[in-house]
Amino acid sequence: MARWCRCSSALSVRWWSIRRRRPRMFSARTTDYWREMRKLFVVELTSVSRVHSFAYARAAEVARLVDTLAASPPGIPVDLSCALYQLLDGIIGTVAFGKVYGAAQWSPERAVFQDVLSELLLVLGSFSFEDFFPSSALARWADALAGVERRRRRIFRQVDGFLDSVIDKHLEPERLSAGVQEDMVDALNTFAGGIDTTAITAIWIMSELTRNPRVMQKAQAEVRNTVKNKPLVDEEDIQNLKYLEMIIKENFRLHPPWTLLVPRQTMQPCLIGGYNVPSGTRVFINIWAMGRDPMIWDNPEEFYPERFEDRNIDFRGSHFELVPFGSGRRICPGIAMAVASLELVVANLLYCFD
Ligand code: HEM
Repeated sequence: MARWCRCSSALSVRWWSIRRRRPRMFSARTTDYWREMRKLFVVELTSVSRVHSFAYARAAEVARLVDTLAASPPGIPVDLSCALYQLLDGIIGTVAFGKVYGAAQWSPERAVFQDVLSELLLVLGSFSFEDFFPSSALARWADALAGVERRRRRIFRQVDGFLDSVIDKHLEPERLSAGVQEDMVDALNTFAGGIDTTAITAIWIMSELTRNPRVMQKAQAEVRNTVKNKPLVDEEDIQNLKYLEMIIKENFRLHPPWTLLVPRQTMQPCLIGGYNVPSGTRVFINIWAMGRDPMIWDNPEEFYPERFEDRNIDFRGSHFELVPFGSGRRICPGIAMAVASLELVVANLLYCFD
């Protein structure tokens, strides 16, 4: 349990769980363990060929979404947030757990897991005394009194239970003998951080487009002029959609899903902006505020993708004014996967629907 308290990254829960099941796979030292985990994850997720090899999952889920929306009766509102959440759950779930994730016999576990995930992210984003006073017994006591500790334990057990069933399903003899294509569980069982973040981003993009008709029309014109005589936009078309790329950047500026990034702790004393920061200090980076800082951005509250036309700013960690995926050694390894999914789904929604 101490591990959970010290590192509030959603993913650490999962990794802890795997470690318990496979104790000999990792070194006893936490840093070695994290380094190994990250290496595995990066190899499995970020290489261009790996992301490309999962194009089938993205294409299948986007086609399913378009069919579902097209089949809904005209004039009746649809819950796009729910549909986008399911889409991302389907994509990342298939990538992580294989095609079995979409199978009907998994529906009950998936439904429960989605609820647990939402609660997990709520807990991560909510106030905890221990975040502000990491080594204080009093803070732990206050958290216990406020019920934070109990809630964490419950979520932890539920997530653990879900992962146990995932691992068990992967160890089923029929699956092994059927020569099923290897997925990420076979290398590493961690993915949930990717579903919510990507779904929330897709939902924000569609919300911003809806409330900015000018941007919506321009984006729609771009995709419809670029892609012609095809039922759906495919991944090869995406590289020509420059305005869509700017929309995604603009959205990350205003609506980064991890508003304070993931908490980190200083390993040695350092001096930042004239302040002495002792070692062991818990550090939050408020990228939500940075994205709205008038010293950095003109009219920061306005959703204006064109601001990126003449500014060579990317979100992959080298331009510190826009770091929705973090930066440096612990930058999110899921960037390529997230961006590929976002671009494909938004382009198809713009192409297929008004
Ligand atoms: C819009 C989508 C996403 C956003 C904004 C996002 C953002 C982040 C951020 C801010 C971090 C912490 C980086 C730091 O501390 O410097 C992180 C870590 C991580 N993300 Fe993502 N992420 C997204 C999608 C994904 C996806 C799709 C996956 C995988 C399927 C993923 C897997 C991970 C993992 C494994 C880590 C932990 C890395 C480590 O601690 O070394 N993320 N993400």
